[in-house]
Amino acid sequence: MTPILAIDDATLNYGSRRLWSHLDLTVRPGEFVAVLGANGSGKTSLLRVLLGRQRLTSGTVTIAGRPAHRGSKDIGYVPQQRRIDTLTPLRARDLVGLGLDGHRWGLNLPGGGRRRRIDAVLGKVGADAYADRPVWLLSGGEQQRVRIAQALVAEPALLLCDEPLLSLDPRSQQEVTALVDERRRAEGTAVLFVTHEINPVLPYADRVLWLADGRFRIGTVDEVLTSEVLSEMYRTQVDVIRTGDRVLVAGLPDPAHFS
Ligand SMILES: Nc1ncnc2c1ncn2[C@@H]1O[C@H](COP(=O)(O)OP(=O)(O)OP(=O)(O)O)[C@@H](O)[C@H]1O
Repeated sequence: MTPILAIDDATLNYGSRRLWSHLDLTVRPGEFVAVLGANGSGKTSLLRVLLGRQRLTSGTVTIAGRPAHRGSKDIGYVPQQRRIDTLTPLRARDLVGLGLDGHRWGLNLPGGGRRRRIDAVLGKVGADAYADRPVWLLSGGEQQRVRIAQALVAEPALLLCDEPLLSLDPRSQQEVTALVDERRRAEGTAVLFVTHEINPVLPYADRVLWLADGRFRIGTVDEVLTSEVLSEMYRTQVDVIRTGDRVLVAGLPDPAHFS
């Protein structure tokens, strides 16, 4: 199967600081890749590279066979964001519409197609009940569903989610992750899912990319989430403890940010 994303021997430096180097990653349609790592390890920067907003120091990235570039129609993006608290007049359906026509209002697909597309995607993410409500009135979990709908409305082949579980309660985290999983299974959308919440993604992640101190590991959950692998990456003793279907990582230099 042709990969939707191919990262080949990629290195990213900011000045003299190396975020990661010689990164190779190929993602197939429908694959769910969790991107984990401490604060500042370069997860968002990786997404920025894929979005064409950050140049690699060396190496290449192709998306659907073409070099990464700004405004790619192949990518849906859920940026890292907290609650929408301002008194924005936007309704949920308006926010989703921005995923079709950006900030240019009023693009009409023929025959009311625009509205149908928006309604369909709102239905798919289970947000139809609050489609006409102002977004700032929605709960964190509801807002996140709407943001995902916005990222999916143009039917991208690759979905990039940056911390979509941030400040959600455990139940909403579970629901949002399941929603993304449903999409990739139904439509073959490939997913890169940046998160500090390990447990909600465990049931879904086909592979994990773990970034740490300029190093990285890619593999299945069982291959990467081991005491040996993480201890080696962080150059300190890290313990991975499995209890039932949950995993606990102890001893990380940045423990507050993983659960
Ligand atoms: N344009 C830039 N120029 C220089 N340094 C940058 C730039 N963008 C990010 N950085 C730095 O690079 C490091 C990695 O940032 P990045 O946002 O990619 O990390 P992250 O893994 O997503 O972190 P977090 O989990 O906190 O969101 C940080 O220390 C950040 O300050």
